[in-house]
Amino acid sequence: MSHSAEPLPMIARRSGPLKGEAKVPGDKSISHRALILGALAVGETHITGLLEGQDVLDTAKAMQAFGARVERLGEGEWLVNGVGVGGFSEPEGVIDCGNSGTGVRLIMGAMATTPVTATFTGDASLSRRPMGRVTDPLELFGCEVTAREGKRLPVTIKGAADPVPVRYKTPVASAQIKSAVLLAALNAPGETVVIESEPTRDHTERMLAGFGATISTEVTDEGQVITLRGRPELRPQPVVVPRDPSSAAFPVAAALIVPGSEIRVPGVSRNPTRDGLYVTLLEMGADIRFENPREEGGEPVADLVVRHGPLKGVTVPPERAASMIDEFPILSVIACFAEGTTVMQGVHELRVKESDRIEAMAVGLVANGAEVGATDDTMTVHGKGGLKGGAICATHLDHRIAMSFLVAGLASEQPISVDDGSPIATSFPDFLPLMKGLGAQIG
Ligand SMILES: O=C(O)C1=C[C@@H](OP(=O)(O)O)[C@@H](O)[C@H](O)C1
Ligand SMILES: C=C(OP(=O)(O)O)C(=O)O
Repeated sequence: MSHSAEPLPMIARRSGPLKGEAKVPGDKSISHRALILGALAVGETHITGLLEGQDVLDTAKAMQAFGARVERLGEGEWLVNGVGVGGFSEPEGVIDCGNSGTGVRLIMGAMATTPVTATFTGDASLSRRPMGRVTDPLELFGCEVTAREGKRLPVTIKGAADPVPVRYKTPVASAQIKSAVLLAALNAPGETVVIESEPTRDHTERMLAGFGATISTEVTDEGQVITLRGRPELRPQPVVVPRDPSSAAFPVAAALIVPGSEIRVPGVSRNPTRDGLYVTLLEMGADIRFENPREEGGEPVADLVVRHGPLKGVTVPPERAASMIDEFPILSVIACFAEGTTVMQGVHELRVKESDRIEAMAVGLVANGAEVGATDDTMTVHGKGGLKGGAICATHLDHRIAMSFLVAGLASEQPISVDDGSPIATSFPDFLPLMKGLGAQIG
């Protein structure tokens, strides 16, 4: 649903030690994929631990519009009755993906090789984001695309009646581009190949293999070469969604910067393609233990035990960017509470997320007394072991910007406010009660 509610201002104040268990929600990337692959499988896919954030609910609604039966059985427990590869029917209305880049881009891929026509819209933030990165490779399969100027939403796609397979090298490191191409390839004959020079999150490949598709990944001089054989019959699999490492980052950061804190975050995905923040935090000297490592639903998970302690600035190399792309806003906050300079390299993609995240964080942190530098592709924070606070920050319809500044306010001298915390519901609907449960002064 597009965002139309009134802005919801929120404030966070310096808090005492945070203690307890933080059960963060299910992984957003895996939740979208479970609904989409469930809709493309023949029969019933049972999902547990699904994130019930607005982004994912919008994808569930879209799958219904394309003809799948999607049913909520209980908290995080969903059943999808799929129509099979190539079985999507033409939706009656416009597909509104709200705030979700993943939702809109993956669904465009999933329908582009089926002979139906669909129009996609989103909220003001999503309507600013580039769609050509996905519609360009989808056109190679034979679909027809019309878009607003600059290849923005609304976008209408007339799916290819006679699709052809594709060989495509992604121009930027993006799991959304890779996944859109792979989902389109499902209903193209023969083999489609996607090449990515930097590896990105691999949930689509893992889940496709789990649903019975023939898919392989080879590491070559060109990068990762992913090959998918088209027209499989996807077989429903139970999907157990692990807790989201990108959402876990917020209580983890809060525990690292609020003196005296010690929290436990159970069952968090430790997929290596998502682990960059945790690698970086260990380099900064963070006290994080990974307990009970195990496999759940085909993904490695562990329980995180996090304690407050001194942190030092580090340089995050560009080749790590993709594995922590959504965590740079909260890392820039943690970096303010470290001693020394943190340099984040290769982060240009942050400029085309729900907001320009380099600009949004730099402006808000400087207003709260931090020393921050930015170029097109880097962000630098000169950490002073603390933050003054006292300012109101603009969130620009961006959940991660809202949560980052609120976490900063828990450890700064003066409170920090955000102009609108409502976007938090897209990925972490229980953020406020969860943080309050740990002892955070937030509301
Ligand atoms: O594939 C996914 O689920 C996602 C991929 C990333 O986007 P890009 O593919 O644009 O890097 C990430 O920022 C987004 O939150 C989720
Ligand atoms: C970038 C994000 O999501 P999306 O691209 O799906 O809107 C995010 O969740 O940080």
